[in-house]
Amino acid sequence: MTLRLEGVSKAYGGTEVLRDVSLEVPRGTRLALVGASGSGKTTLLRLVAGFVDPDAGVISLGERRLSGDGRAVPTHRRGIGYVAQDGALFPHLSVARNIAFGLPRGSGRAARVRELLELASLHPDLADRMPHELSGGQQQRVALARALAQNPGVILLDEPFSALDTGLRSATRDAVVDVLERSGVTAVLVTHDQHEALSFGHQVGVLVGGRLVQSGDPMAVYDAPIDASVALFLGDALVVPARSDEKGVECGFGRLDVRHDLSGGASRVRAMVRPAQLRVAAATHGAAATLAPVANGTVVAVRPAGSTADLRLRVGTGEFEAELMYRVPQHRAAAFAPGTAVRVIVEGGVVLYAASGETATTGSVVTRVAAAG
Ligand SMILES: Nc1ncnc2c1ncn2[C@@H]1O[C@H](COP(=O)(O)OP(=O)(O)OP(=O)(O)O)[C@@H](O)[C@H]1O
Repeated sequence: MTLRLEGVSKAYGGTEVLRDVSLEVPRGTRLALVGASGSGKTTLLRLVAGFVDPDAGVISLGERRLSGDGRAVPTHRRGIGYVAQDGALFPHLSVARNIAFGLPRGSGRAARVRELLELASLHPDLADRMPHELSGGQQQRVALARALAQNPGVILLDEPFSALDTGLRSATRDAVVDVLERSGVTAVLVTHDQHEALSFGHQVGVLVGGRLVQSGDPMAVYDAPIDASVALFLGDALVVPARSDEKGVECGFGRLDVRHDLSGGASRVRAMVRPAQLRVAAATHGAAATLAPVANGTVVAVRPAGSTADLRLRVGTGEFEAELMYRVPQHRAAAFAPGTAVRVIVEGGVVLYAASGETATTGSVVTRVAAAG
């Protein structure tokens, strides 16, 4: 079913935790809500689940109003499935009984449990295991199967992968997305992991200080974040000082194309570049001659890190001087000793922001960069 929030606000003890949040998750689609710790993500899920009531605004599921205008449908009548961070399985019940919990007694119960095990890609032999006999990833899939058992109108997933280690985490995430896709249920995931948020579904929403500052198609939001802080939140980015005029934009990388101009027409701007847009070669390398147009730079430092090495590069001069990190495979690092002259190009144009009113960069500082190859 379609989940809708209109103008939802919530405060605790006078402190506003969510402010005027409106969003829509169309039936059968998935929304990932991402935000820093304390931005209000869990509170939003708790409002939808009915664990707490909003101070203002309306929450509805399909045609039903769940809260707003003094109404509050109790949690157990909302038709909502909730998967918590640790799965919250009943430790004293087997997998089958966890999944069947809440299903009406009767002949169809066992068949439904088998169906849900299959849906969650869990082997039927796991049905009689106890939760502590499962891996973390399996536990999360049981929790999902349990949440799906009653055909909820929407599934809420509150950082369900955060307790899993890296390998299991991505495998479980893929399995869960697959289950959600096949069951066709509307879903909302809360996460602070950018990769998870961008790969989960049809929409990503970014919460900053209780406000939904941007939402939409994940690639569109990644491509044109509304400001530098959202850009940095969704992935590695270089944000460098730049000047914009009718001829284009100039920064430490030289004159560049503009992909999205979100500067409001300012002349002093900042240009945002994703590391994957960069190509770097030592100036003496044959390939450097094919890089055009180029910016000249210098290797300032090299930091080996296992199979890769992080190069600290300086490009541009004066007001446009910028430092950036660029990651190369370890076996290529020898060509980039400190002091080496390099050529850098930026492919695909930049996103422009006004220089004032934002905090992500000052002068030549460039943050959180990790480029591949
Ligand atoms: N029951 C409560 N009483 C008082 N303050 C609360 C309560 N629940 C949450 N808060 C506050 O509301 C703010 C948002 O909390 P919330 O848990 O929604 O954030 P979050 O984005 O989910 O954070 P995290 O990623 O750390 O889980 C925090 O400042 C938190 O301290």
